[in-house]
Amino acid sequence: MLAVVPPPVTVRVPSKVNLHLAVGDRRADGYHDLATVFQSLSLTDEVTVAVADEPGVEVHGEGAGTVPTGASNLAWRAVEELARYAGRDISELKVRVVIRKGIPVAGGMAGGSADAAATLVGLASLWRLEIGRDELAVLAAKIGSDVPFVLHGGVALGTGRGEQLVPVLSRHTFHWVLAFDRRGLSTPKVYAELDRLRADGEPPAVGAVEPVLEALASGDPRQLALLLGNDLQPAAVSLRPTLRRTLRAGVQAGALAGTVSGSGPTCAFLCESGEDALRVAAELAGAGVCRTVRVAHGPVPGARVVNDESPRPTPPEVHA
Ligand SMILES: C[C@@](CO)(OP(=O)(O)O)[C@H](O)COP(=O)(O)OP(=O)(O)OC[C@H]1O[C@@H](n2ccc(N)nc2=O)[C@H](O)[C@@H]1O
Ligand SMILES: Nc1ncnc2c1ncn2[C@@H]1O[C@H](COP(=O)(O)OP(=O)(O)O)[C@@H](O)[C@H]1O
Repeated sequence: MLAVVPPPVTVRVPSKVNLHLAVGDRRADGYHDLATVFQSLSLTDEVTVAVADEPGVEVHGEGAGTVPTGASNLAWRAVEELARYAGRDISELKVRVVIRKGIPVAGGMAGGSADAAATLVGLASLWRLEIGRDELAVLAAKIGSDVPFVLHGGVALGTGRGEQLVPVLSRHTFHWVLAFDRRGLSTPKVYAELDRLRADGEPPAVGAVEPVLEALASGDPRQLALLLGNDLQPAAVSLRPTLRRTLRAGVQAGALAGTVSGSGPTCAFLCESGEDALRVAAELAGAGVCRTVRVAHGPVPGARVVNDESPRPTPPEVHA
């Protein structure tokens, strides 16, 4: 008798920007305690998981050539975590993961984490596992600090390594322009650079998180713009000094404010409206300070199955 092969499952997953990122001292385990406010963005990756005789990972799209396709791909780490949970033999996994990247690689927007979160959701559906979002979040945290947030989506306050989440009330759709840099930045190197800057002096640090939460509840982008802050920004700028010019150019182009996204080097510019974001994107693209400019909005939902094959919302892209 022929076994019935389940159809492939496709999952869309958001990127993130840290609206507020307060970094504590380096802990004994090498991580830093964080207090961060994440917002998910409409710049997405899509991941399809399928039963296949040839297991592995395929990567297409934005920066695909620089992404590992072997066991170190975060999506494959997710396959292995879920297989362990389900009691499946890791050496016998007949799963193919196809990633279509829209999120820049090593860009500070949680692209690899997004693919891991999408793989957890897709494979749980493909294998018809009885597993809730809370259990998926536990597996997500084992793969990386940012994975639980992109699984969850929306807006959340992250503490611990960034993996402990509390949802945050947010009343507005916020509009962003994203400036991709020509090369990525390594997250551990940026944290290490912050440690070095702190050993040598006192790099600027963000204020309290409460006003950011109030601005999100009010839904006023002007109020939020005044409060964007990232302790990793001085470290990212120290490693990539051209980011100073990019940050200036976004504000000169009409954004309310700009910030380095997470560990960078992507710069995220908050705009008053969707129309403003398109104007700022066009002007920033002409300034020649970055590789590519995109517009995006947030918050959006976390990783979710999109098997209906509804057309993918492709954000306008402007090449610099
Ligand atoms: C900086 C942030 C801000 O949201 O995002 P990205 O810019 O990478 O997207 C995150 O903290 C990145 O999270 P993620 O990329 O999942 O990092 P992980 O894989 O867990 O850790 C990679 C390395 O980053 C450093 N790390 C990460 C998280 C943390 N709270 N403290 C750290 O010091 C450690 O050196 C760790 O070995
Ligand atoms: N699926 C994946 N997509 C992107 N990068 C991945 C993936 N799996 C592993 N990586 C590795 O993780 C590193 C960080 O990637 P990424 O998550 O995109 O950046 P960031 O941590 O800045 O948000 C990359 O340099 C890449 O080598």
